[in-house]
Amino acid sequence: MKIGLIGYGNIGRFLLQSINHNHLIKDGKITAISGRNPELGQKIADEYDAEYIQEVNQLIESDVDLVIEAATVEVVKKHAAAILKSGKDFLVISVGALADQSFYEQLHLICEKFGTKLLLPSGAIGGLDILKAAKSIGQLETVSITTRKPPKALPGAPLDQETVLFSGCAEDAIQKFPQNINVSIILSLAGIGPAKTAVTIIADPKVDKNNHTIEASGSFGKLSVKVENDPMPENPKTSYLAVLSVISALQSKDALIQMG
Ligand SMILES: NC(=O)C1=CN([C@@H]2O[C@H](COP(=O)(O)OP(=O)(O)OC[C@H]3O[C@@H](n4cnc5c(N)ncnc54)[C@H](OP(=O)(O)O)[C@@H]3O)[C@@H](O)[C@H]2O)C=CC1
Ligand SMILES: O=C([O-])CC(=O)C(=O)O
Repeated sequence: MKIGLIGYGNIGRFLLQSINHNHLIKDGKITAISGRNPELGQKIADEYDAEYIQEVNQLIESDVDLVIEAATVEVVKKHAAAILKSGKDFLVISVGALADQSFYEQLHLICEKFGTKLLLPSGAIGGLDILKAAKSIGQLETVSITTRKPPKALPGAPLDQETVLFSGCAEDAIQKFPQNINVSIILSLAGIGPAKTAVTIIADPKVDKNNHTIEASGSFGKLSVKVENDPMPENPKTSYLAVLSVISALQSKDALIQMG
């Protein structure tokens, strides 16, 4: 399987190391990388025996079978439709891009028409299997996520005191914190949607992990799950589990939510 990668920041580089140097994906190799810094892109491409392709449009025209996005919500919004129409599967880590229901449905239709898959790994959280089962024929009534991170992992957080930075729905949370609360959108997609999923974001100088607590209730009973994530060494905003969930999705070429 030839893989194209958009973004060679923290997650992108970890994937290059895991896939191209440590061979963690059977028969998989990142053969092309795309990003907006050509000098760095060429250096990283050389290091990992890949081709540097500056424009995503050219990556789409290349012979890769699967494209991984490890960049931003905006990159997904801009390129997802073209990637899926080109016959390539697309694995998205900035799942916040799918908060817009009409965009999500549009991609679903493209996947059906072109026989492609949109792979959405569970990212820095878990428990999505329970939500999916709970709503299959039963009633899933409430779903919430409380995210508690060190101030340095959240923009605009005071460094010295616990502060609630956001309280509202996932739809609004991802607009305000596009780099920090993608987890609320994968949770919404598995559960009751971004307008009904409640989100609280707390900056807490007393914690050194990225904590996510998910609670849900419905005809199945109640769910409570807390994950205390170690951050990635080079980007405290991002939990290590997020990149592990990408590796896991690639290993099974599957994901908890899969369209097409
Ligand atoms: N689903 C989940 O649970 C999680 C999702 N995430 C999301 O994953 C994404 C990647 O995270 P991470 O690797 O830690 O972030 P980094 O900031 O370390 O890396 C992001 C990379 O994307 C690049 N980039 C930005 N804009 C563009 C563009 N227009 N075209 C191409 N490349 C671009 C950046 O390059 P440049 O240097 O040029 O800016 C950078 O190399 C983020 O959106 C993050 O919010 C993170 C954690 C959990
Ligand atoms: O890595 C995390 O803990 C969560 C995160 O940044 C996101 O969902 O965008």
